[in-house]
Amino acid sequence: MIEVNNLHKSFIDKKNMVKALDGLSFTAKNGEITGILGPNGAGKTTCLRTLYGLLKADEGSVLVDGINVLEDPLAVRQRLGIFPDKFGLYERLTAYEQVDYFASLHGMQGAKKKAAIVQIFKDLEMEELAHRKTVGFSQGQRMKVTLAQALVHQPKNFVLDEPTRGLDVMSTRVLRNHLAKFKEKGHCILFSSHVMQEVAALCDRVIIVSNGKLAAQGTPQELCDLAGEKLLEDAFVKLIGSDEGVAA
Ligand SMILES: Nc1ncnc2c1ncn2[C@@H]1O[C@H](COP(=O)(O)OP(=O)(O)OP(=O)(O)O)[C@@H](O)[C@H]1O
Repeated sequence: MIEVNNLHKSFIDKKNMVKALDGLSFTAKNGEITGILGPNGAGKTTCLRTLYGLLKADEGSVLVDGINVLEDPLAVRQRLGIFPDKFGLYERLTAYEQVDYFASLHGMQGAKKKAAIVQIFKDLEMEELAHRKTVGFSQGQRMKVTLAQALVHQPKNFVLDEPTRGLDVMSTRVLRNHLAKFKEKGHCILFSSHVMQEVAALCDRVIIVSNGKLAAQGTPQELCDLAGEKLLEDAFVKLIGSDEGVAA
């Protein structure tokens, strides 16, 4: 479970202050897929980076399975699988070596580590990629390696920043299927997107963020009811107050 409490974060950009997060609070529960939806610049990535411990909030806290990210960042990382907004691969390594490296960073070793790597390659149906260097991999193959490195340590929580960006239909389906399986196991999934259809298709709960604040939250049906709209897309636009920066 991931709990975000009253997060504030500002940046100084060319002497101007940009308020990226302005008191954002929400909870992403176990056994559910929670989507953070918001227009460009709403604060989604800043929120996720604060959650991984990459950024320090000016105010507020993030708890992962009850552990405060500032108090015990290593314990939080053990519990988090991270699929970042920009993923780079070490192209001189094979896919196996890349995943092995991340497993080692999480403190895995020996036979246990090897078994976990073999299992994740099997789960993601990517065994044939294992011993190829990742240079020249397609976007979908790169996505699979990134998923494998995020999940090899079997975290209970999985956080993804705009995961389907740049993926074709097949790769998007692979990713969605994997998220559904992860959810069935009772894990917590939190992902950000500004693609409404993706959020509508995947999420049990939706957190709508606008200007660094919570604009609304609920199931897709609850959000429609709240906005008095039949279509989720119309509800989103109404709740955000604009359709700027939101993709259909
Ligand atoms: N390192 C930084 N320095 C200055 N401003 C920043 C920095 N990171 C984020 N911001 C600003 O904070 C605000 C929120 O940005 P953020 O990337 O969190 O939004 P987002 O919802 O993820 O947007 P997008 O959908 O476009 O990725 C924006 O105004 C952005 O320009």
